[in-house]
Amino acid sequence: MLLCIDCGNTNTVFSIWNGERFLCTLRTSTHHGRTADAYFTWFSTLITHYGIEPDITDVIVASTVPRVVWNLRVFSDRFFGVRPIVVGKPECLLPHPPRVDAGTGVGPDRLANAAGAFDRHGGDVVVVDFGTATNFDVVAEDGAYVGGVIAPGVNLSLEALHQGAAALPHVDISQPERVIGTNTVACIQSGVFWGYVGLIQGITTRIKAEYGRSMKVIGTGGLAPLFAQGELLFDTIEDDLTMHGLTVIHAYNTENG
Ligand SMILES: Nc1ncnc2c1ncn2[C@@H]1O[C@H](COP(=O)(O)OP(=O)(O)O)[C@@H](O)[C@H]1O
Ligand SMILES: CC(C)(COP(=O)(O)O)[C@@H](O)C(=O)NCCC(=O)O
Ligand SMILES: [K+]
Repeated sequence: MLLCIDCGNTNTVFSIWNGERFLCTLRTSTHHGRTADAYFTWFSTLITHYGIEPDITDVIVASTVPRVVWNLRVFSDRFFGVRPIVVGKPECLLPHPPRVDAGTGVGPDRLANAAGAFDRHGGDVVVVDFGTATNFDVVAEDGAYVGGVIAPGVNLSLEALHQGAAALPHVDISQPERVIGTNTVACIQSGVFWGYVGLIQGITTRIKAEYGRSMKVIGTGGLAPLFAQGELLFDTIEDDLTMHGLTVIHAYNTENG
C-alpha cells in the first residue's frame, strides 16, 4: 500500500491508498521539529483506532516546508523500510514537467495538483487551492503546470488583520448574511469573505482571458466548500485532488523509474 504525505505550511496530511481508494486520512499540524518517532506514535495510534492494518510498501511526500522532509524520510525508512519519493527532487519523475521560468521552483503541492487535475479532467484547468496561501495552478492541455497565482490565504488574511490592528479581534471565517457589517466581527468577515469571492472571480476571469481557451475551475483545500455556497465560482470541488495527484505521480515513477 502507498502512504501519501501532503505537508503544507499549516497542516500535514497522511492518506493510505490501497490501489483503489484511500483507506483513511490523518491530519496533524506541521512542525519541522516533529521527529520520526513522534510521527509514528501519532500514526500508529490513529490507524489502530480506525482498525486499519496497512502494509505500507511505498511512500510519497509533497512538502511545501523543506525542513520537515528529513524527519519524514527517517520515519519512512525506520518504520516501513521504504525510501520515499519526494516530489520536486530531481529523482522524482513527473508525468508532465512544468513550463516555468528557468531556475524557478514550483511548489510540490502545485505539481501534485496539476497531475491530479490532468488525470481527472485532461487539462485546460485552473486549480484553486485554499491552503496557507491560496494558489491558482494553471494546467495546460498537455498536463503541464504552466504557472499561476499565489494570494494570501483566508486564515492568513484574518490573522494579519488581528496582528496588525490593535482593536481587531481574531475572527473565524464564515459567510456573512450581509455585506454591510454592523459590528466589528461582521465587518471583518465581510471583508475577507466577499473580498475572497471577488478575488476568485476576478483572477479566474483574467486567467481565462489571458489563456485564451475555455477552462474548468476546480476548487480544493478545506475552505473550498465555503466559497461554493451560492456563488458559481467552481465547476467542481475535489477535496482529495492533491492526494490523487500524489498517487498519479507515484504510479508514473513506478512504471518509468
Ligand atoms: N474544513 C475546514 N474548515 C475551516 N478551516 C479549515 C478547514 N480546513 C482547513 N482549514 C484552515 O485553512 C487553513 C489552511 O489549511 P490547509 O489546507 O491545511 O493548509 P496547508 O495545506 O497550507 O497546510 C488553516 O488555517 C486551516 O486551519
Ligand atoms: C505557494 C505555497 C506557499 C503554497 O503552500 P501551502 O499553502 O500549501 O502551504 C507553495 O506552493 C510554495 O511554497 N510554492 C513555491 C513557489 C511556487 O510554487 O511558485
Ligand atoms: K496544500
